[in-house]
Amino acid sequence: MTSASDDGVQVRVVDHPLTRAWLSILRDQATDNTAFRSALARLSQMLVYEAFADVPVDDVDVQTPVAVAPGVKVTTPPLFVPVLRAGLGMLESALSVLPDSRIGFVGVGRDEETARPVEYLASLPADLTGQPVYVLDPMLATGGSLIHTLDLLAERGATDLTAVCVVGAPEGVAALRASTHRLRLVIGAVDEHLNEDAFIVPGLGDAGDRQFGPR
Ligand SMILES: O=P(O)(O)OC[C@H]1O[C@H](OP(=O)(O)OP(=O)(O)O)[C@H](O)[C@@H]1O
Ligand SMILES: O=c1cc[nH]c(=O)[nH]1
Ligand SMILES: [Mg+2]
Repeated sequence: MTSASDDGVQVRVVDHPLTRAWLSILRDQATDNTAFRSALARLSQMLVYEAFADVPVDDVDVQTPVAVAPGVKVTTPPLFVPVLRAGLGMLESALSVLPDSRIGFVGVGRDEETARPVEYLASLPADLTGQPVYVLDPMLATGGSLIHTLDLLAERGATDLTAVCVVGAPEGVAALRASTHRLRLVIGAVDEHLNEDAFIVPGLGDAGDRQFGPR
């Protein structure tokens, strides 16, 4: 399902039996750290693949052992930006789909009292003019961390923005729509709501802790 709207946020929920099956493993509280990382990697590969469904390509001729075949290559390799920590678990999958990409890093952790993002790392190219950017973060809860990341990217001139997430809350999608950013959001599921601790319900818990342990 894809929804475009005047606010400039285009949401694509990737709903496929295999994405639902991997997401079910992520949601299961019995899934341990190792199995969680593995399932996140496999689901991320599918989501990233979908995120590139409309990527611009150039025509190229390819010499096969038999004849010349028409082929394509991606016009501008992307910059992937995993949002630490949890987004790190999506990076290898993204690179497996597009190995000649660039990588930037943003580190934000939510303040446990306020749920507001606290930045501890921004390692990004200074000029992102003309550079397609794909932000990787499994969770979109209040939207604060993603909007903070989009702010950093926009300050550097990025306008071609895509976020790839695993699970979101309607509140996070609404916050994106209320922001000034124009972007595509490719996501595995949009759940019911946030609870009083700003966790996604039913969600999958803390995606960072479930990969790496408590911070
Ligand atoms: O939409 P929001 O309300 O901002 O919440 C989403 C953020 O929360 C999680 O990170 P967290 O702060 O838990 O850091 P971690 O990845 O280091 O665990 C998640 O990976 C997002 O970055
Ligand atoms: O449900 C949530 C909300 C924020 N961050 C997470 O990892 N999970
Ligand atoms: Mg976390």
